Amino acid sequence: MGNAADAGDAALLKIETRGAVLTVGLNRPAKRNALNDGIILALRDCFSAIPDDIGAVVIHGVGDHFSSGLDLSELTERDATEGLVHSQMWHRVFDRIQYCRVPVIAALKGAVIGGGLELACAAHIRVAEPSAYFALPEGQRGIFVGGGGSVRLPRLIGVPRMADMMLTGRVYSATEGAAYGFSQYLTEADGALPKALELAERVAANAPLTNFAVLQALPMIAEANPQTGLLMESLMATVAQSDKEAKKRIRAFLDRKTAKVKPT
Ligand SMILES: COc1cc(/C=C/C(=O)SCCNC(=O)CCNC(=O)[C@H](O)C(C)(C)COP(=O)(O)OP(=O)(O)OC[C@H]2O[C@@H](n3cnc4c(N)ncnc43)[C@H](O)[C@@H]2OP(=O)(O)O)ccc1O
Repeated sequence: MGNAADAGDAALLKIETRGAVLTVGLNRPAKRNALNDGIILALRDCFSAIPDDIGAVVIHGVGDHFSSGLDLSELTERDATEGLVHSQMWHRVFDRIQYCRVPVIAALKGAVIGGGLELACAAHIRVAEPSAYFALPEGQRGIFVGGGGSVRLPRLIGVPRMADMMLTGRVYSATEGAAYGFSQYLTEADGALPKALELAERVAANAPLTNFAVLQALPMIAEANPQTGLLMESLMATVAQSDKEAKKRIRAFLDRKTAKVKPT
């Protein structure tokens, strides 16, 4: 990969602000949004500088696909040492997405393949439309996942299904992706981006401390032993409910100034 100090190619992302929501479009449609060094470094730059007034991010693909994965043309000359550096750079960039200050929602359509699937795994919510399909063709290419997929994806779909994807390279449909716990939402045709934006507006309106707790504490609590997890939960709950934002929101409900919980 280019030097880690290199700047990413900003043109490879289409970044827009819609109120409190930042939309980040992978912008190499002619190459089906294949992830080259320029786009990975641009993602790093983008997720290193989320403006303070942004409350959620939607990541999507410009054109008909989310991403066709690693740009294979960059792999042909790479030796093992370069491969290790490259994979660890991807890990750092995808970690930056997973540990982002605000929720990240992936809107998925068309190809969600290899490294593109690994990128989607780093988001907190995945919304897919019927055109989306998921595959890990690394086996067919003689390689192994290198963008954190072997850590994140089995936690979503389980090791046996992950092993099936990696060994067979079979294409999983959008319906399967939702049924197996990869995507939390399955929309109608062309519905992924609108639904992702709707969800982003909704989560951006949460108290910042609630989102912080869900993004930073929940994954650790869920993986901790039960005693540690319960202690962490109590501490997080105490901090959140002591915050003036929580007091304000609870008062608003008790004074009937805010909406009731109702089915959508
Ligand atoms: C970081 O460390 C790592 C990372 C990884 C990650 C590994 C992977 O991601 S493996 C998966 C690699 N991806 C693929 O094998 C998919 C290949 N693409 C396709 O199968 C198809 O292009 C398609 C996505 C199904 C779309 O088909 P279609 O709409 O018909 O478009 P095409 O005509 O095929 O393509 C148009 C154009 O785009 C080029 N292109 C598409 N995908 C890629 C790609 N992944 N890399 C490079 N280029 C791509 C295609 O060649 C065409 O180019 P033209 O110049 O001919 O127009 C592993 C290990 C690590 O350490």
